[in-house]
Amino acid sequence: MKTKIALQGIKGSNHYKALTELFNEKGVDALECTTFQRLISAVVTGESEKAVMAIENSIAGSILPNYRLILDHQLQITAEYYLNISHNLVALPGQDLEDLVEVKSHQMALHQCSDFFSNQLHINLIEDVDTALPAQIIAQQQIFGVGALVPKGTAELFNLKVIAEDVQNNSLNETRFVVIEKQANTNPDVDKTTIQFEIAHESGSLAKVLNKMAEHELNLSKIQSIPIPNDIWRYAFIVDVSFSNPVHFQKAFSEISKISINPTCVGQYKSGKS
Ligand SMILES: O=C(O)C(=O)C[C@]1(C(=O)O)C=C[C@@H](O)C=C1
Repeated sequence: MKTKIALQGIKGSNHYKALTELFNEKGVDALECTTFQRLISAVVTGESEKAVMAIENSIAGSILPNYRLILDHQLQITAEYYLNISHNLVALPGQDLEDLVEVKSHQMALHQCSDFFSNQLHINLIEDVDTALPAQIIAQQQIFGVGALVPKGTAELFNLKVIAEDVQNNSLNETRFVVIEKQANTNPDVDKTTIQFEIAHESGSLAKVLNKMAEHELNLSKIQSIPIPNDIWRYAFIVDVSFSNPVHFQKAFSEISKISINPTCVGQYKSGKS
């Protein structure tokens, strides 16, 4: 039986690429969702067993609403995957850059290509649900004057022309995807974890938590603050740490739990390769 996995976007999107590189495509029944909220609901209701969701990009930064969705629904990160992202500007054949008046793509993709478009003031940038859907619609409805920003290979999928290749601000462009599930990863072969905690509004309280991590040899790779919606101007912290021995993490987490508020383990997993 195939595993049902939710993704944001359709075949030809970066999410689809990440999904097929993480899992064997033949064993997967992909549930294409138009929003991240829909993807999370699919996991919460059991409609899909897992979801693949972008969480941050090396140029455009963290997708904070996605952290909030994971936390609010008490879901777990069970894997991570770094995907190299390149964006090609595509449109119906027979057109060049000067023929385009609009380019449609995912908000994060448009951010990643801001330098290129700052020199193309005749083009209006329009946010869409993902990178592939506007390309599919342009092809199906034969829409001239409108382009899409898509991953490599997607132009061929929809018989579109590549007008400009690799238009992202930096050639080193990666998106970190996470796999989301209801249950925590029970595989003992883990070396990374994501935790969330709040702290008292007192001098040194964050430093005390970070010191505990250092004492137990945890290697911090990311710290992200995120607003607490019903507590105005207060923040929770989301921290990614890697470790060589899970016991180090367990000891650190138990000590951090005593000096922080609402400490939660948001997932344990094997660190992905960037
Ligand atoms: O639209 C896509 O292709 C997606 O998979 C979405 C998404 C994102 O959510 O960040 C994924 C990777 C890229 O960073 C740009 C867009």
